[in-house]
Amino acid sequence: MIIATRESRLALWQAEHVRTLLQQLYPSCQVDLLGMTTRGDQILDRPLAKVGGKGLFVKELETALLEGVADIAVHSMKDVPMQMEAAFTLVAIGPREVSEDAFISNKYASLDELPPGAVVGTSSLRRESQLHARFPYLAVSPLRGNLDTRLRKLDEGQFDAIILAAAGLKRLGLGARIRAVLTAEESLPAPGQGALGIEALMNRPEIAAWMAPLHDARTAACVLAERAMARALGGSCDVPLGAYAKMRDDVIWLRGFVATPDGTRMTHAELSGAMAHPEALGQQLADTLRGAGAEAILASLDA
Ligand SMILES: NCc1[nH]cc(CCC(=O)O)c1CC(=O)O
Repeated sequence: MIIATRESRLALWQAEHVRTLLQQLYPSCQVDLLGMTTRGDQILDRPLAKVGGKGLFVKELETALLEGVADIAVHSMKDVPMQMEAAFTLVAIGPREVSEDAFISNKYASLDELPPGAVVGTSSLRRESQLHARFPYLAVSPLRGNLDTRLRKLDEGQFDAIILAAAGLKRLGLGARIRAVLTAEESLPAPGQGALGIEALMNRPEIAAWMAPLHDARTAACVLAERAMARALGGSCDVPLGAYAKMRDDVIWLRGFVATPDGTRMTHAELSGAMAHPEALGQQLADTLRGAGAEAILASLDA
């Protein structure tokens, strides 16, 4: 069994994690990692939304699957395009421990403490729009690169604070850098944030069977609902949107928003629905958002 992975420290941690789980499940099976660089890792001087979006982080890994040099690819679900090509499928979505964004700063303990004109680093339109909406007096400045690069740029003094996913920091043992975990009200996460996904070829059903023990049905229902909402709104990372679902009993509670990058227009909505039909719920929330103002926001983004 060969696992294709990107070579960032976080991607390698995640692939190693899956390897460890597989080795525990199937002790007689040899599991190896195949590290690869993607275009998303190489192009670091522009926001992702400007260079082709999330697909940039998965394409090379998918090619490895097609060519048979790897059997599965491990991804952060957040990096997987909403619309996957027909040859590929997600065979497992793992449990997510933390889905929230985190506030990181060497000078301030929370977003509320930042003074007017303070510079917050992020290249995510989702984070940018939410920051502008709540804190119109802050400046938002682009920040790309892997987690270590982003933290280094903060430490060099290029920013007063940065926003990162709490999950990535915790996985790399960098949880101590988190000054505050942002609630869903403060920063609604990206679809799939905090969850790992395992991708394989559709025409290798045996892989799905082997990966079944790594699948967490409750997390998967949440992530599928979040992704269905974003897909129905045509969003990947070129649209400022967030989607976050939680399970209570066997009911999915799904929240979403769509905004303009400057945060001056923002539409929020929330719905609940059966765990058995996550994608219908995501679609329904997208329709609700469109009716409540997102349609006009999306039209203004296209212009
Ligand atoms: N956008 C890149 C990316 N993809 C996944 C994570 C973090 C881990 C996760 O969400 O599972 C990050 C870093 C970040 O947004 O701070």
